[in-house]
This record gives sequence, C-alpha cells and structure tokens, in this order.
Amino acid sequence: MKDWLQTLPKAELHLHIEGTLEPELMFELAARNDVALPYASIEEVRAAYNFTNLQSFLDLYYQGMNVLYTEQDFYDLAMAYFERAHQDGVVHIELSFDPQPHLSRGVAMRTLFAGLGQAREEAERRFGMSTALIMSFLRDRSTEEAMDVLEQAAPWYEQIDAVGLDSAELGNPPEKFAAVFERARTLGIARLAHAGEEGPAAYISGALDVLDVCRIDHGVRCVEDEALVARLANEQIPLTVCPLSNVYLKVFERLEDHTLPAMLDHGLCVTLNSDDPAYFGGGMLNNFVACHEAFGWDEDAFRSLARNAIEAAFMSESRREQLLAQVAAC
Ligand SMILES: Nc1ncnc2[nH]cnc12
Ligand SMILES: [Zn+2]
Repeated sequence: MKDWLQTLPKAELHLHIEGTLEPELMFELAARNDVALPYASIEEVRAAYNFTNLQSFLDLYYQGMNVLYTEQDFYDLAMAYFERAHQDGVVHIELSFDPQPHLSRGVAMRTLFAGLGQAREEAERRFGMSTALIMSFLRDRSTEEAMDVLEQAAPWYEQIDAVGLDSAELGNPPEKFAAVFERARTLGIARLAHAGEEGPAAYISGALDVLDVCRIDHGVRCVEDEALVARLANEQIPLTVCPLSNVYLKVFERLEDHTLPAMLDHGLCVTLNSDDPAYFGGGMLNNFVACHEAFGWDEDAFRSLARNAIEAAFMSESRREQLLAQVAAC
C-alpha cells in the first residue's frame, strides 16, 4: 500500500513552510548566519520535540525559524521541502508562510517573497510541481499588525493566492480579524483560517460567517456541533486535516481516536495534509500511510481524499483536469 500511496498524485493544501525546517538545515543556517542555538546537537533538537499542546510546539517553531535571514535561506528551506515532497508523490503544494516573526527580526518582506518565489519557480521547472502561496497572520498578535502586514505585501499581491490565520487559537477567535479579512476580500484575495484545531466549533462558524473563508484549516472539532457538521457537509467546505499533527499536539491521544472516520461518515470534504512535517513525524506520505494503518482505508478512499484536495486547490482549471485524470488512472 505504501508504494501505491507514493504514486497517488497528492495535493497538499496545509503546509507551513517554516514547519519544514529539519534540524540539519537549522544547524547549517545557524552557522551560516551566526545565530546561537539553544541545542548542542541535532539529536538534542529532535529530543525537544515532545509537545503537550499547540503552544508548546509554537514556542519551538518560532525559535527554530530564527535562523532564517536571507533570500537564499528561504529558497533553501522551500527547495529542500519541495524535493522531499516530490519523493512522496506530491504534485501540488500550497505553502503558507508567517511574515510577522521574520519582519520582527528585521527581515524584509521582499526577502521572503523573493526566496520563496525562486524555489516555487524551480520546483515547477524541475519537478513539474504546481504551487500556491498563502500569507498567514498570527492570531495571537494584534489586528493592527496584521493589517500593516497586509498593506506591506501590496507589491506582491499577484503572488498571493490567499491569506490565512494561524498560531495560538484559544482566546483568539476569528472575529478579532474581521477588518483585516474584509480588507483582503476588497482586494480580491481569497481567505482561509485555522479553526477548530484546539479551539471550539464556534471558531469554525466564526471563520465562515465573519471572515468569509473558502476553506477551514483543521476543523476537526466540528463534530461537537451537529448543525455545523450539516452545514459543512451541505456546502462541501474543504477541511484541511493534518492527522499526525493532531496526534503530536495531543488533540487526539492516538490516531485511532481521531474524528476523521466520523467526519467522512458525515460526508465532509476532507483533505489530508502534513502541517509542519519537520516537527510532526514526516510529510504527506507518512500521513497517508499512518491513516491506512489506523483506519484501514482502501485505494478508493484515498483516491477520493486526493480528489477533494485537487478540487479545493488554487490551480488553473487545466491543471485541475490533468491531476484529476491522473488520480483516476492511478
Ligand atoms: N498547527 C498549527 N496551528 C496553528 N498555527 C500553526 N503554525 C504552524 N503550525 C500551526
Ligand atoms: Zn497549520
């Protein structure tokens, strides 16, 4: 099954590029940029990845990305992930990035867009991979700062396929960012939000009603609200679920306890994604294999999940048709 899952053309819609930073590259970039790391070895970094909740992960995630400074660093980070994802049989990636922690360290906005943009072009050339770009706001920072980031990104709006909302969810409801997302809507930029990962089902409804999002990142706590489940099913709102992430962040104790099978039984539009593969046990293929082992899903089930992602993706209609045909032939 693993070999077949590798050949299945997979689209990844929920991927934080900073969450692809493997300890080896973290050390390399720390040396290159003369950044002191609080770890003596690569093994020590991996040993620290023992999370109790979302915040315990975010603390290490923001610390890890402190080694990223130059256009070359962002290019190297993204290119290393594109290569690994290509090996996993991923054919389309929607990478999100968090400008705020980088801007706070004095990295210029153009450095981010230039480095990531160059890697995207090369992935297309070398691997025939399509990509999309999602600029995310940190929900545990102020609305004003998010608005400022959106304005600062003006020269690159053409490159942005959507804006997103991530970071510490509890206590930072979607409503806090109503004005920022309204501004993005006015600019013609699509909107997404993490919701219902650690936060309640009400945050999912809030993201749909107030932020007018076209997809929900995670959304696994939707099952706590029957009316919301019916709405998500009726409107076929895509949910970018990240199975291994949810286990590593203790949203579920074991993958066998995950609400994924219930979500599928309810007819929800589920997609599988890796979230932060350097921190959560690997990339897309590991997530697909883990689901096969936990839930016993067959090829038809995985074809259907792969189709959901392609249908929900930001890509040209010709690319979509091409990838859907590839899934059908797999
Ligand atoms: N799983 C996650 N939830 C919220 N914010 C994040 N930023 C990176 N990964 C995240
Ligand atoms: Zn995420």
